[in-house]
Amino acid sequence: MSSNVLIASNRGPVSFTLSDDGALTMRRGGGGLVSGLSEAFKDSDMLWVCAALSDGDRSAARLAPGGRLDQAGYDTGRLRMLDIPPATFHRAYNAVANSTLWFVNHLLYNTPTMPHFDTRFRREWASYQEYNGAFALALAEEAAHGAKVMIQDYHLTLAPAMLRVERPDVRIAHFSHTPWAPPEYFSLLPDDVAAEVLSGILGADHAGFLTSRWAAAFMDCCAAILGARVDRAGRTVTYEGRTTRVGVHGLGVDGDALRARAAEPDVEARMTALKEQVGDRRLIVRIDRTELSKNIVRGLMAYREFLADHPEWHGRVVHLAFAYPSRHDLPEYREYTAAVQRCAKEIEDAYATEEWDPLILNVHDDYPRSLAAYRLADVLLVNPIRDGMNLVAKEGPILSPRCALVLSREAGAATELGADSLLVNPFDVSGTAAALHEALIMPEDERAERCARLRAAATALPPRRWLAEQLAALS
Ligand SMILES: O=P(O)(O)OC[C@H]1O[C@H](O[C@H]2O[C@H](CO)[C@@H](O)[C@H](O)[C@H]2O)[C@H](O)[C@@H](O)[C@@H]1O
Ligand SMILES: O=c1ccn([C@@H]2O[C@H](COP(=O)(O)OP(=O)(O)O)[C@@H](O)[C@H]2O)c(=O)[nH]1
Repeated sequence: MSSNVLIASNRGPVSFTLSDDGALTMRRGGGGLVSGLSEAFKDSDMLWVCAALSDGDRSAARLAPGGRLDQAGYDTGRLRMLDIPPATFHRAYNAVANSTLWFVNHLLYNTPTMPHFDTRFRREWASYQEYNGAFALALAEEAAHGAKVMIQDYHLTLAPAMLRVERPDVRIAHFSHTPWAPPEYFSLLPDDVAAEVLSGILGADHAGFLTSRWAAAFMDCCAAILGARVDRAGRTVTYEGRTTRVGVHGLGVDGDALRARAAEPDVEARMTALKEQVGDRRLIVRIDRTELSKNIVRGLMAYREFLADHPEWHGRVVHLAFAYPSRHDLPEYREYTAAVQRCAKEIEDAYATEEWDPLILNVHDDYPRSLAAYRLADVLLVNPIRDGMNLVAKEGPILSPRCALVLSREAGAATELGADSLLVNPFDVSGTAAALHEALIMPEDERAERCARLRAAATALPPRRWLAEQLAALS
């Protein structure tokens, strides 16, 4: 019982790979939750509790005393990695969190065939409960009397209510980094599961969301599914005699820290290499996990349509698309990666010449190369079907002095960045192609002015202040 502030999330700030000779290599974790929380966590005395996600992580966690990686000599900050049995972890993370709750909140189901909730799902759900229980137990062990515990995301919806039972003295916040589905879609879930997810989060004192749209949908679900008393204007939900406050905290980026990282030698080296590849051509950049909701295939289709409509740009533009690996244990994600590669090949086959490569697709994880790409971007394409926030949309204008942003109206980031972006309907391929053209021909002074305003909006609530706001809400 030692920590006054604790963070809990599935993915932690680092992950490990295990080589054949048994050596462990530590690297930074990927994705927006880690980008944001790592910045808030840096140099603090908070304790971060996360899950071991891979064999490498499990080896590192087992070798560290009590899973405390910092006590095993790793430069991670105070970090406890939970060694959850692999089969339990697999069912909780892949089957329930990523194939069910992620799909529901991103409206990803192809409903004539999916989802179906059967006895197999019930086993998976039991593992999700067990996994949440393991977190609740670890947090109960680690929290000082009256501590503040910040539980993150859809992997851990049950942990707030479980922790409250174990430790009624602690203050609990839950934060959703995803969108939230409207009640008519959320109620695809079996009734008891939907109710357990909602009442699990309501075990917290404060439930945070990235935008008011997602917060409103959550409150609508609480009213419709639980019959909870909801004060929408006052943002409270009262259920079984307890009131949870609902907050909106639009996570932004620490501009100085990102600029400093992007000025490091590994990024500079990749910039030199990229410049050689691209020459003086204009650059359209996109950077995503290879994630179904990021809508990469329609983005490539839009680029293809733009090339078909605008032969005057042939030889003068390159699309650099980063689609780094994500959730490859799921067949849908492997198939999606293959679909992205097929679409890219079609573009290459149709348009590439000896002198000109119209598209460079990167399917490997190379964070420094992504930072180099931001710095060189003329246009940043961010077109998700639906996204909690999308930090890529915020990082681009911070690192490029002149990039025009083509942004999906369904990304949470559109709330803050919409006024200075070219907003698109993510399903409208032709509309996106037209926006790419508009972004390329935007006059220099206009793109610089818009980019400056985008930068200000992107840095309005940097991670430390985002976390401080929620800690204050618990006081
Ligand atoms: O941990 P993974 O399964 O590899 O997925 C990476 C993260 O994806 C999601 O990120 C979300 O959080 C961002 C920061 O708030 C937000 O900008 C973005 O819109 C979201 O998609 C997920 O919610 C995280 O838990 C994952 O770690
Ligand atoms: O190879 C890479 C390229 C980018 N990013 C970072 O991953 C985050 C993506 O966050 P976003 O909110 O856009 O989406 P998410 O992947 O979390 O859904 C951003 O901070 C990117 O800089 C990364 O971790 N690895």
